[in-house]
Amino acid sequence: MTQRPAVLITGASTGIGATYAERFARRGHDLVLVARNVARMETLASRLRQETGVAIDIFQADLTQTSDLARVESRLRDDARIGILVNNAGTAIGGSFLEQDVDDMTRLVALNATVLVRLASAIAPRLAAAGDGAIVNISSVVGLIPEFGSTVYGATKAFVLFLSQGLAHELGPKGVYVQAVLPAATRTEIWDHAGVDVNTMGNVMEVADLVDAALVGFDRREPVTIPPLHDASQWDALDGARKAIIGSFGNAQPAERYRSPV
Ligand SMILES: NC(=O)C1=CN([C@@H]2O[C@H](COP(=O)(O)OP(=O)(O)OC[C@H]3O[C@@H](n4cnc5c(N)ncnc54)[C@H](OP(=O)(O)O)[C@@H]3O)[C@@H](O)[C@H]2O)C=CC1
Ligand SMILES: CC(=O)[C@H](N)C(=O)O
Repeated sequence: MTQRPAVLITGASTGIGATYAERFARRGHDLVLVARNVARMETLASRLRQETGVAIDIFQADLTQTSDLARVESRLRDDARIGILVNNAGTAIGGSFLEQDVDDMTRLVALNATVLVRLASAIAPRLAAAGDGAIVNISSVVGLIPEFGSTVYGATKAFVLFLSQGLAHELGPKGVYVQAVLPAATRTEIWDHAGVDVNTMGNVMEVADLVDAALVGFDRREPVTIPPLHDASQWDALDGARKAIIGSFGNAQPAERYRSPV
């Protein structure tokens, strides 16, 4: 039997990351769980070890700390058993742009965007050389909705979508599958961090449903998986319109409408 690759999951102590851990363990993959809260990861790991028999390493790291992040990058570079990276760790902050503290925004961008780049960069050369493996990046439909009023969070998620599409373009031909997952509101603790009582919201997806759907997209090797979007042709139309505009940018002269003031 082919040995299944180990999966490194960031933000695996709770929520979407913990559910990915459960699902990959049940599929027979060994795991490396990364987050700050060791007690939670230990509880999850001991249950999953017992129920599934897979090997699970706990890797305590605050991904906003350079030295911790560097240790995770080294693990991804050096541990040839890891063939799948789930770039899931992320958070949200409450308030409007005018209310948010710029240092909080900076930390948000670091965790939700920069960390994903660094971890993908750590594992990608090894996967490309092997001609195999996968990188799953958790974005959000908020990255498509500037009108949502969650500007910096949404910008990080738009970044993650672009990053994933770009990486799929670059790494796909080398045998590396890259998936962007765009959940909408899902019942996890992130809403507490955003200062929102999730119980007051409608249309909230349960985390198990979200991850199971995301894994259907993963198994189909979809580049972009949007579990809450029922009419897939809407995404195809949006992405198709984006692709259609590309050929219209190559002009040395500004457009006629900008050639006279006002
Ligand atoms: N829930 C939702 O409605 C949606 C969520 N998403 C995205 O899904 C991803 C997972 O979120 P979700 O499960 O909802 O959120 P949770 O708040 O439930 O979980 C976040 C996870 O990230 C970890 N984490 C947070 N900060 C750090 C840090 N500095 N270093 C390391 N790990 C950290 C947390 O662990 P610990 O505290 O132990 O470090 C936890 O395991 C995020 O990227 C989020 O943006 C996207 C769309 C919708
Ligand atoms: C806090 C949020 O906005 C949520 N995680 C989302 O991405 O929908």
